[in-house]
Amino acid sequence: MRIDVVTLFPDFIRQSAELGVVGRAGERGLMQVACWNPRDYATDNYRRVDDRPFGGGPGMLMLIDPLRACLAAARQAAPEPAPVIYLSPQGERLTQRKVRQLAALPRLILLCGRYEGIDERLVASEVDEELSVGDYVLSGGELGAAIVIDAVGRLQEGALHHAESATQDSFEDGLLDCPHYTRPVEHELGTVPEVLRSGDHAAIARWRRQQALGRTWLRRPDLLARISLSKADQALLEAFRRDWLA
Ligand SMILES: c1cc(-c2cnc[nH]2)ccn1
Repeated sequence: MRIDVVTLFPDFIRQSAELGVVGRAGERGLMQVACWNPRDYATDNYRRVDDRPFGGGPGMLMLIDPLRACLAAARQAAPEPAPVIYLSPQGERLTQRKVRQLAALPRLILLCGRYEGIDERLVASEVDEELSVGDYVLSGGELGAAIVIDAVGRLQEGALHHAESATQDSFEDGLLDCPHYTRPVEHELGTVPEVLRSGDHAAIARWRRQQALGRTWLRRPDLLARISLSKADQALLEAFRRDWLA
């Protein structure tokens, strides 16, 4: 997969893409991240990329032409077609389902705004979709882009040491993750649940599924409402609820 990022802060994106799983995906040729700076496409003497908003109001907006030229250069850098995704609070909320859809594409172009945003004519003409990473305002789209790069990068085939860990992550099956434990077995903070040390893999899988169902019920009932539970899941959750409410 190739991701081209239009950003005034390429170093930030490059550094975040060199870390951990995404860095490994890059080293293994599973994912390529390239940055394009609109300032390199500003044609005036001051290399301007922003200007004041018509109608007044605080802050500055990003100009059309440097972004448009920058996007054209990014597009031409590789043959594959790519959706232009603008990271913005006005966008569709990013979910693991959306991450899986994006991870299956050959290429993405991520557009990071700064200041108060981007001239709407550029958005209308060049942007295929807007994505929000949460209902809050950031200083720019770069943190959102880094989140998309990380979430999509770890789903690239071969990026993770143990393929299972991608499928067992939180949200992969619409549920929160179960709790995890490692050594020591006994600690002043508590003891590792017996079932995890039993060697009974079926019982362990059941316990983990029940914990994921129970946690989702307790912490994110909105997620639970979106999925249909099997009879076995319903029984596990009922038992969890009974224990919890006892
Ligand atoms: C994506 C982008 C943003 C954002 C971009 N510029 C200011 N905030 C906020 C949430 N998700």
